[in-house]
Amino acid sequence: TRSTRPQRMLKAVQKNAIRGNPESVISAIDYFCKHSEWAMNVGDEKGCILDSVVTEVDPSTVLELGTYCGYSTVRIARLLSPGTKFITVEFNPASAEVARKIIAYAGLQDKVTLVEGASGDLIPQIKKLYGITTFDFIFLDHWKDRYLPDIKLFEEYGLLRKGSVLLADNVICPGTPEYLEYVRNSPRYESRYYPSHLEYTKVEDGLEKSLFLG
Ligand SMILES: O=C(NCCCCc1cc2cnccc2s1)c1cc(-c2ccc(F)cc2)cc(O)c1O
Ligand SMILES: [Mg+2]
Repeated sequence: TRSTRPQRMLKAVQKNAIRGNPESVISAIDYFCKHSEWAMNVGDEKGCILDSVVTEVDPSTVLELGTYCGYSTVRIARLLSPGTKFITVEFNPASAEVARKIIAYAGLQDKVTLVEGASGDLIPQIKKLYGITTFDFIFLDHWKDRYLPDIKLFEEYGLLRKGSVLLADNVICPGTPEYLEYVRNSPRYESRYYPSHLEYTKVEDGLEKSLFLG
């Protein structure tokens, strides 16, 4: 049967990247998406903003919702200090399978715990399952209508601490209006918008960074 886009992306990584070299894996995926097939990775432009926020926070605990093929997972994991706990969650088993291979090709498999499941089911169990108390950094890149209910779950289950940073992809395209309204109007968050573009296009998009104030 016909291969899937994630499988073709994996082939491009295996063909064009150097095993154990995260930068070459990132470049190979960006090249594939610019010259062969668009795919919903955070991309190079928003990826640089992601890099700068991760570097600034230098987190000890990280959660990513929306692994997809592992592009942002590799971008984040390559910047983390040794001993950082990094959990990434993917709903689609086929995507998760490709992501495991791309993360391993980059040599970062020991830095990442990839979990398959839906955020709403997983968030209430994270403390028990993974021995996490709070997350220093959370990257939201999953179902856009889950950003708001899930940030409320983070609050409800005590997964945020004073100073936790949440970074949300796609707040313009496809858009997360209810989430934006919440973090921009809640006295418990300090939010800032980073204008950019939808990955590999000229369409307006951006990232919203929100600092939890406790
Ligand atoms: O849907 C997007 N990402 C989410 C995939 C949902 C899978 C998961 C659900 C789930 C639930 N719980 C835990 C983990 C997970 S992973 C997405 C879409 C576009 C896009 C697509 C077409 C278009 F014309 C313009 C933009 C761009 C993006 O950057 C995206 O991120
Ligand atoms: Mg996205």
